[in-house]
Amino acid sequence: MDSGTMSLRSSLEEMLDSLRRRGEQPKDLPPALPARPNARGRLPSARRSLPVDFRIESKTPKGPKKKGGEIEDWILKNGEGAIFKNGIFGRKRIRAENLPEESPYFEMAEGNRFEGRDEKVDDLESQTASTSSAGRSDEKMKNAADYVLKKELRAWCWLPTGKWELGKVQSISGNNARILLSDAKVLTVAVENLSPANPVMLDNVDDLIKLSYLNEPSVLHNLNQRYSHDMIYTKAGRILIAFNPFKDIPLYGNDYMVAYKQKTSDSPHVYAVADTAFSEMMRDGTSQSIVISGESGAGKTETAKFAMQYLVAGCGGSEMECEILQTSCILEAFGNAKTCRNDNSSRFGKLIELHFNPSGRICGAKIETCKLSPGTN
Ligand SMILES: Nc1ncnc2c1ncn2[C@@H]1O[C@H](COP(=O)(O)OP(=O)(O)OP(=O)(O)O)[C@@H](O)[C@H]1O
Repeated sequence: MDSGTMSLRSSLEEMLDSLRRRGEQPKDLPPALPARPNARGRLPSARRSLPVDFRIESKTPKGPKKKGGEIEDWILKNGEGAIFKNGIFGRKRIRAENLPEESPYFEMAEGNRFEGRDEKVDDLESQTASTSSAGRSDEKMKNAADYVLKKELRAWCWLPTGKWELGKVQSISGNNARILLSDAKVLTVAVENLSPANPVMLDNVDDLIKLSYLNEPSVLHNLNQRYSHDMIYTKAGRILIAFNPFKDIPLYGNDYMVAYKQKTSDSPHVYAVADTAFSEMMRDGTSQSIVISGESGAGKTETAKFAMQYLVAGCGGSEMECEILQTSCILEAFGNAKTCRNDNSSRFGKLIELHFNPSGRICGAKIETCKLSPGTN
């Protein structure tokens, strides 16, 4: 999560933009998704610059008037000028050549795209010369500051203690932001140590792709919240994230299997993964794979057993199907050992094949084992 200044600045920029756009939508709609380079279809049509300075006294950028690339460099170095002319509610913005890769999109003014460097600089200079436009910018900057304060923008702060802490943005000045933490402390942190936080309405979402901001603290926060409520399964698109609860949780058994079979439950669950694999096998007539991975003690063996239970139960639970389930006891008796991470650690890898006939009944199984590579925990 070591991000450069520009990268985090860009994230905050997205946060501000998202909140700004949320303010324009009906209140019960979720906030707009941030720009994601790989999902062009979901990109907003325009992005807004980050207000790195909310000072509103000055009317024009201080410093020498320069030409061409020098001006752009000067503006990028001196946030004041850039903000003053290109604040989040301004019409035209500078295209920064060194914007981070995660934000390959440059700003489009309404009906006016900045295609060339000279055009941009000219535009900036003409704006600088205009006192009336400066007055408007003054007002816009004040609105921007008011907006951030009024909306109580939430952000994750990377603290020197090595922890992420959730806080509300009080103000942003230059490269620093004042953040109000939950314990009422106010911290001044560098903007590069901030990551945008998701709105409260996205707490506990069962699929990580529903999060507006998929940064590390947001993902960890969501998983932690779910885990603390015994919701050990979370989706990340088609991937299922499973946490080991280290206790019995009433999430398994016949009633749950029936619910997933009849599709009356769509909560993330290993049964749902097994059900999807079975349904797609029957629909397409092709083999399906479920890959279960994780560190030692993560719960892979148990998860594999739950998946097999589901598949076997769906076939009626004949004698052969029960025998397949019981193989794991024999394998564990010979191949498991107590380690510092897991009292019942499988000291071998497993490839389990279940064979189904065209009517969806289990007609055979094959289990291959392999040695763990040296040094495996
Ligand atoms: N879903 C679960 N519900 C309750 N307990 C669980 C669950 N998953 C795992 N556990 C507990 O955690 C222990 C370790 O899980 P498991 O043996 O499946 O881990 P593993 O990832 O296969 O580890 P290794 O790679 O060392 O074999 C289990 O013996 C069980 O006590």
